[in-house]
Amino acid sequence: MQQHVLVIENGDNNLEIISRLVRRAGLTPVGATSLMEGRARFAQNTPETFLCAIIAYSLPDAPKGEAIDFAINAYIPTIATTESLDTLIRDKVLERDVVDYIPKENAQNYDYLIRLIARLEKNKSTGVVVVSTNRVQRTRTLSLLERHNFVVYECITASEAMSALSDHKHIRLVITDNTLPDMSGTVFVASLRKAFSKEQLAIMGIAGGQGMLMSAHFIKSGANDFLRIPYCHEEFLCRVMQNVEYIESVEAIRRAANTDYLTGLPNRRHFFYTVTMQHQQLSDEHALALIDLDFFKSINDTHGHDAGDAVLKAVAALIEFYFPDEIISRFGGEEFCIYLPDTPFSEAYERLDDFRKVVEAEAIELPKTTTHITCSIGMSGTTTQRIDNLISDADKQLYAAKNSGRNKVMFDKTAHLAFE
Ligand SMILES: Nc1nc2c(ncn2[C@@H]2O[C@H](COP(=O)(O)OP(=O)(O)OP(=O)(O)O)[C@@H](O)[C@H]2O)c(=O)[nH]1
Repeated sequence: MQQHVLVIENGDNNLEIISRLVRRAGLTPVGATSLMEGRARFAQNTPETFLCAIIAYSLPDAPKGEAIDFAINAYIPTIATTESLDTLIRDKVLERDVVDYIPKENAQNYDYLIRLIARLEKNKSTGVVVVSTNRVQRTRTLSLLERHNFVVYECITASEAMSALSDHKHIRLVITDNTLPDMSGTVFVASLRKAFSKEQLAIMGIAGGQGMLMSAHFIKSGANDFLRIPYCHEEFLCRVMQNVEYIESVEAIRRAANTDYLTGLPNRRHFFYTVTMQHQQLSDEHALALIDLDFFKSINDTHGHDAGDAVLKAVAALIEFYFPDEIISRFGGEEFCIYLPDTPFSEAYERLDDFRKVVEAEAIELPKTTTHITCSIGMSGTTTQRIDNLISDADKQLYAAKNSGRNKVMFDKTAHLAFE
């Protein structure tokens, strides 16, 4: 796990500020205030533990970016810092293969620095597709992305890009030129939008020439963003970061809206969405189970609410383990639901009864002790194709299981005689 950041800054004050930001990003700074000290600190650590380096352009013993060269030659992704936005120094910095450079001018620049270092770790699992027939342009774009640790896919045609997208689920951004051999960039964008919404996949159009309409054309075809070639290094990286962060924020919101906060299982809302989207036509051979923990209130009363939470998490983990291919959910409180598609009722019954025995046998670890719990299960199945009927039928059976002694699986015997 890479988690060190080599920080070589001009003076103790700057070093302290940058080190604090690095710690806020959850990483460990290895600090120095001169190139000589930086070399020594670097030599004391394993090179692979460095996620990146943040290096001042000008240091007392390295006035012209020599410390930046040192870090780049040691194969560490390097972010350069400068005292101010000076175009001459900027050009000197960008002649080198730096990840980015930050003028230490205002708080927003420091905020950008934190986002940038957090991204360097996340980018290792974020895919970006670059589609262009222009080799020089494509290579330049890929090199900038690689410096940011993105996993990059180089494509010349739209169809190559389509297959990269279907093979690699971690792709979050497509950067496409307008002139492609098999279709125009804007037609490609429009066809991508049939498969991926703007919230699932970001698309940036790029095009050269003087035509002012190309950006509008790309955006009307479904692109999230557009950049004119030749683009400036910094603008390109800021836009890439913004587009990828947008997709990730939507994913995070969607995950939070669909997940039960305590157990991490899908919630009731997501359960209905998944069942109805994936199984618009429910099959004849299917089953649904409502699982309710027995006398759960007494766990809370005896061991406290945290212990109750621990029991819910333990049972949720068992459900995930024993029903990895089924649609599972925490319905609320101490009630869980499992939908078993394409499963004969007798097989579903056996699996659920085995699960009931697993729960009964499980010693659940609490902070100061272990405890045991049982569950009651109501099942429904083949008699109906409607999810709301399946749930109300299972609920009646669950009620019956609770009223006839608990710790059992019940189903409507008149409806499932063959299996009885
Ligand atoms: N710790 C904890 N308790 C919860 C949570 N959600 C619901 N509960 C508690 O679960 C308990 C459910 O109690 P009851 O409905 O009486 O059910 P029970 O004690 O399991 O009894 P039976 O279902 O009849 O076997 C209530 O005390 C709720 O406060 C939660 O997220 N965490």
